[in-house]
Amino acid sequence: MAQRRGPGPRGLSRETRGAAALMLLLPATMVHLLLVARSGPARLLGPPPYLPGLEALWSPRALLLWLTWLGLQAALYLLPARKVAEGQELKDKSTLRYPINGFQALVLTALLVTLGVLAGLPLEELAEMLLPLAFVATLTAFIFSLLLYLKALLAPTSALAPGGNSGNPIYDFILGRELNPRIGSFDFKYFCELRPGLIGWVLINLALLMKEAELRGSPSLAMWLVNGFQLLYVGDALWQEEAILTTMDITHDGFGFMLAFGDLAWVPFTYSLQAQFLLYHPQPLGWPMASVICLINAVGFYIFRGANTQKNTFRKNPSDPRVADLETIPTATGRQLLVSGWWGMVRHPNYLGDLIMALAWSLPCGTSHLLPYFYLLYFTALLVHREDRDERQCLQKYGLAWRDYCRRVPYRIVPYIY
Ligand SMILES: NC(=O)C1=CN([C@@H]2O[C@H](COP(=O)(O)OP(=O)(O)OC[C@H]3O[C@@H](n4cnc5c(N)ncnc54)[C@H](OP(=O)(O)O)[C@@H]3O)[C@@H](O)[C@H]2O)C=CC1
Ligand SMILES: CC(C)CCC[C@@H](C)[C@H]1CC=C2C3=C(CC[C@@]21C)[C@@]1(C)CC[C@H](O)C(C)(C)[C@@H]1CC3
Repeated sequence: MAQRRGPGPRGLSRETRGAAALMLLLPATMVHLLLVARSGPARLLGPPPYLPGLEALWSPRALLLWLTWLGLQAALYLLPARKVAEGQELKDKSTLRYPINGFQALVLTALLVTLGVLAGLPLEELAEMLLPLAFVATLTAFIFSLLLYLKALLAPTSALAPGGNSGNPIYDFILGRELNPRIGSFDFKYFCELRPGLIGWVLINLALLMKEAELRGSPSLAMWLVNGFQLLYVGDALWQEEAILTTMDITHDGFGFMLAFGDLAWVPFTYSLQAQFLLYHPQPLGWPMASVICLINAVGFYIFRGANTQKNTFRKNPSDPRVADLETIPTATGRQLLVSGWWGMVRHPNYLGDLIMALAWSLPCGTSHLLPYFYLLYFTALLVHREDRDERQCLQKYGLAWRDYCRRVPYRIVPYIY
């Protein structure tokens, strides 16, 4: 997501035009990927096999299903939580409280889906409904962000995201004005970031696995691996739910179209691309290669989880025995920066682990097509942009101490390469 800037002296700034173009380009890319994944040649860079008319995109059944799904996840969010966590301190020195019951929502959803399937619910039919479902999810994200924009017009300045009041309505609509839009204790950004999209992603994967079993008698090893790896990723995100409270999305970014579309449509319908590809393009995969891929995923997960846990533990309590021995750099803000352990290897070790996992999710799809590697390519671009944005913020926050950190840990994501 781009850095916020105000309008230029003559109408829309370059950034605004870029952001507005993204608003059209991203849903178009998602539809392209959905169409191409089920086409014979599956060419990422080729034209789509056909241009879908409104009758292929719009389905009242898909709308009903999608609204039921959102309603179910909202109801699970409102259930009593095992813990209520406090977020970071806000501009007005207050803190917000967040229910920690995401993993519980995943387990309850799994239970409900299992009961449904045992009672005859044709879950595999979802595989045929991805296009209209993605369309209604995009429509919902658009309407929802419009409502959020209007709501934010009434919010006090202290409730706005840094830069959420650029004065340019298009920019603010896309990147979001309010930092933590809520009704009562229901936090929309926190809810959307972890529930309907992430859990929806594993549900779509499961539906594709069941559809493959229906078509070919049993799911392929490649499909099992993709399902298993991505379930681990989502399960981990929900198990470690509290850690999201210190990510940029929650502490810094407004909740506008970009994040609403990303959370509700982009994640479930494009992150499931490998499973979609495998359904229509079965790939042979033997156990030796599968074991190597599992090892790559395990290494990625180990780095990703190790780095994220080390930073979260340190930020919560620097004298925690698990991190107390690590070398640090003091900063003028009173906070310290880790300069040994994972954060002494590269400046964004968690991104490195995430990227290694992204590779492991594509490898089961073989090397005959570029399409299943879309996630890896997109994700590399996203993380390089994110890392650049984060480093600018850290330089502003920590000044000389950040420069010292960059000198002592010269590589950003990949040791000795980048
Ligand atoms: N699957 C997906 O689509 C996506 C996944 N992700 C993943 O989400 C996770 C969170 O990412 P993100 O929010 O971008 O950023 P990080 O979790 O990496 O947080 C960055 C912040 O960490 C703190 N920090 C940086 N360096 C140090 C250090 N040396 N010592 C201590 N603290 C430090 C700084 O904040 P401060 O000092 O204020 O604490 C900095 O702003 C990552 O694992 C990423 O891979 C992200 C985007 C998309
Ligand atoms: C539509 C745009 C091109 C991009 C939108 C970006 C969003 C899809 C991502 C921004 C940050 C995200 C995070 C996760 C999912 C993707 C989005 C929403 C995350 C929840 C995935 C699981 C991880 O364990 C995490 C660390 C909790 C992630 C947090 C950031």
